Amino acid sequence: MSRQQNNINTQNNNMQSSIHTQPPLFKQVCVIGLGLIGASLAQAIKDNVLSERLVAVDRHAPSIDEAIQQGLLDAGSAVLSEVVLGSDLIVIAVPVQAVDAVFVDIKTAMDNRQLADDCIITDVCSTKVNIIEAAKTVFTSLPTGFVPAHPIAGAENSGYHARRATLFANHSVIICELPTTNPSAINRLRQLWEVVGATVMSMDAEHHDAILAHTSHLPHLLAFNLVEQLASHDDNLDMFRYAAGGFRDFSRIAASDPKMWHDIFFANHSAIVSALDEYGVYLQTMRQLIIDKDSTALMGLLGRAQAARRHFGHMLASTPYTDTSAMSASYNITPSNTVSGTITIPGDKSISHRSIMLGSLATGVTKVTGFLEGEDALATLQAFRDMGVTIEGPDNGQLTIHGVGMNGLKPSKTPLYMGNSGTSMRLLAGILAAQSFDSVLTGDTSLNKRPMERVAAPLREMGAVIQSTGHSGTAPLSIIGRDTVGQPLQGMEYDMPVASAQVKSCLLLAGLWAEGTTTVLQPEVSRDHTERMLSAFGYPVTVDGNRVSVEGGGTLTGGDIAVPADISSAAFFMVAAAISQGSELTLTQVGINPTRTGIIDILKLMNADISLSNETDVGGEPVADITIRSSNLKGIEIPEHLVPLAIDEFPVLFIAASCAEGRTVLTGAKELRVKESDRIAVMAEGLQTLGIDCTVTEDGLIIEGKGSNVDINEVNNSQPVFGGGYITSHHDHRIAMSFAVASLRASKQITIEGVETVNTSFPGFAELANQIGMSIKVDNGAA
Ligand SMILES: O=C(O)C1=C[C@@H](OP(=O)(O)O)[C@@H](O)[C@H](O)C1
Ligand SMILES: C=C(OP(=O)(O)O)C(=O)O
Repeated sequence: MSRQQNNINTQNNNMQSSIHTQPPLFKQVCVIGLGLIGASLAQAIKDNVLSERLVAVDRHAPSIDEAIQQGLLDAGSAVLSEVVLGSDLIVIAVPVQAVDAVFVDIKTAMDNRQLADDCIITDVCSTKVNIIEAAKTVFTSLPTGFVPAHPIAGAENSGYHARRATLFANHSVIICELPTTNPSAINRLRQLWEVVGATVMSMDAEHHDAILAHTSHLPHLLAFNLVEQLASHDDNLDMFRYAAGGFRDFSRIAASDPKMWHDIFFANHSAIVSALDEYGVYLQTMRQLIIDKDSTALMGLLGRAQAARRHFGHMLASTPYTDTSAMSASYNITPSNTVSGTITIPGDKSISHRSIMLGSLATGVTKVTGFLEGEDALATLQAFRDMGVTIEGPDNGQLTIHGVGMNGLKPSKTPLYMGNSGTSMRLLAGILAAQSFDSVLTGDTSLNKRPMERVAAPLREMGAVIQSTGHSGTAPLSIIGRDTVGQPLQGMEYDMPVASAQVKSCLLLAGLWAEGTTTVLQPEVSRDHTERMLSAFGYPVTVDGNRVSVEGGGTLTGGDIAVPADISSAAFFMVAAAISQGSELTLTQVGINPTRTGIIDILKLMNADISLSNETDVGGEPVADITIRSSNLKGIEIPEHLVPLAIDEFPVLFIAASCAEGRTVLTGAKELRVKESDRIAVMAEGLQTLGIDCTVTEDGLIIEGKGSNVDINEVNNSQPVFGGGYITSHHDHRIAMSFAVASLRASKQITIEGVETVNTSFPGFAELANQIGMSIKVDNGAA
């Protein structure tokens, strides 16, 4: 053992402690096993200066030698007792079935005093129950520093050379908190994992093993099995030679370490066998569907699986339905002067949401065209799929919804994830409050901060049992089903404190199942798509000025819905044409429902040149082509009754106001503070960055316009009103798009950060903007 003797204390640790003001978390960390996980953790500890000394134990002497030579380790050995003393953290990173022997070595090397003396013993194994059992057998009583853990990270490459300090970044580490463990040991270990980039969560050992059996052990087993199956064919060479990408993807993990997986399969045998049995049942079902040529059922199964795969990915990441690699996307915009052309804007978001909801609850089939394939509407779509509704598409804006009737929804197996979408969450709260089953509604970080008591409180008055379980009247929403409550909702008359179409729609939708009449009184008119679509589906709605009522107990009949272009999305291009020199833009077949046309009214009051043509009615909603040309805008006091009719358009109206001559004053718009961001504060911040003088008030904004009264179309008179700069959108889609429009009157480049949420309402915005003459470069910020 002379080599190991030599290895002890042979290397000075080149610590970079000068860059850290805090002392390292540990005095000495001892990593047992320099495989991929052990070596990666050692490297991460070294790189992050988390320990004064780092030692390791591994039977493979060359790895120890190399690690010492490379300065990773201060010492190492094949014999644990030669290096472990003095460690305040021992990390066991050996195959599961070797852990017992390591426990014995630790017990032999360290006396009880050393073990009790602040030493944390942890592991990185993929099974937990057997590790805890092994520890109980070896140590008479479990050491207080024993913290079983499992970093859910790995790669098919194994061994010391495959190590990466970043292996754990953005991965989860599960810690099993035992009643015997000292809380400070848990905290210190948690800190270590967080510093190396992991997210730590607690779980009990049995639950951990059952979950991992399904999510990790079963897939590995299947991958090994499929490769074995193909390899045993006589024509296996051809099989592998012509193997398609699917085989490559599926079998990737079969390149993992066989010894490790052998141990795991035995260590977690009962959970794995039950996961495998369940898998067998599903496999048989699919086999039978193919034998029976049951196309509908097979499509249903494949569609559900495809959607669930996407959904769970986002749900786990708690992000909107954007590609998560694009989470730090930005726009780099070069100023341009003019826009022109004839374009089609994507479908209306509000109507798209409602088409899914009412189509699902109707009897018969509903065919939708022009559906907005933006993340918000897709969140609604996914929620109804989760509740058992078969929805084909979206395919180029087309959907076929196989309605399940008023009482046909089924409980979702998981919380319903609403992403970034307030409309989805609030309207669904009304529908779910009336269902027989319990539900949970959750959303992304932004949505989980928005007020939900505005719907929960009136729903409670109708007899709903609903709780906003977030910090302050916010989501997640927990809803108890009527089967448990024992009686249906009761109709009521509700005097709404805010003019919110979401609150109104939530209550009217709940009212469809309530006993008696549900009446909502709105302080101002708000968008009436719910009322219109209910009528189109044959459900009587009584509208008397600002009073809207439904009787419970009716039914909906499916039909065709043509979703018009979204006037809220069109607004960006309307302002773009209005503020820029020599512009003329036509936006085709935009919805001009009078409860949405506040943007047209306000721009006209500001002297904009807007005309409508080809006015028709599509499925109960009026539409028209909108043409807008550049004009000299002037500042105005925005009439308060127009606020709910242009509620989503104010961010871009603030851009118009900045280009107008004179002051624009907005009041009565407190609601803007509780959208995807505080749109008053965030817009003011951005405007000030770009050199606009504006004053934030409690319920609005005062903007000093920088336009002049000289014809905008005269050369030299289309002066820039904005400077350039760096804008943060606070991940609010409408803020991002509004500042993009500002580039038409900017003197320098504008960079807008956090634009990935544009996909919630306006997929393809940048491409369309570039098509009409703007110059937006999208940086997806993918790592
Ligand atoms: O009902 C709807 O589809 C919507 C209503 C509005 O919200 P409020 O009801 O909160 O005003 C609007 O801001 C939102 O984008 C869509
Ligand atoms: C406020 C908006 O949507 P929601 O409330 O559905 O998130 C919006 O699209 O501007």
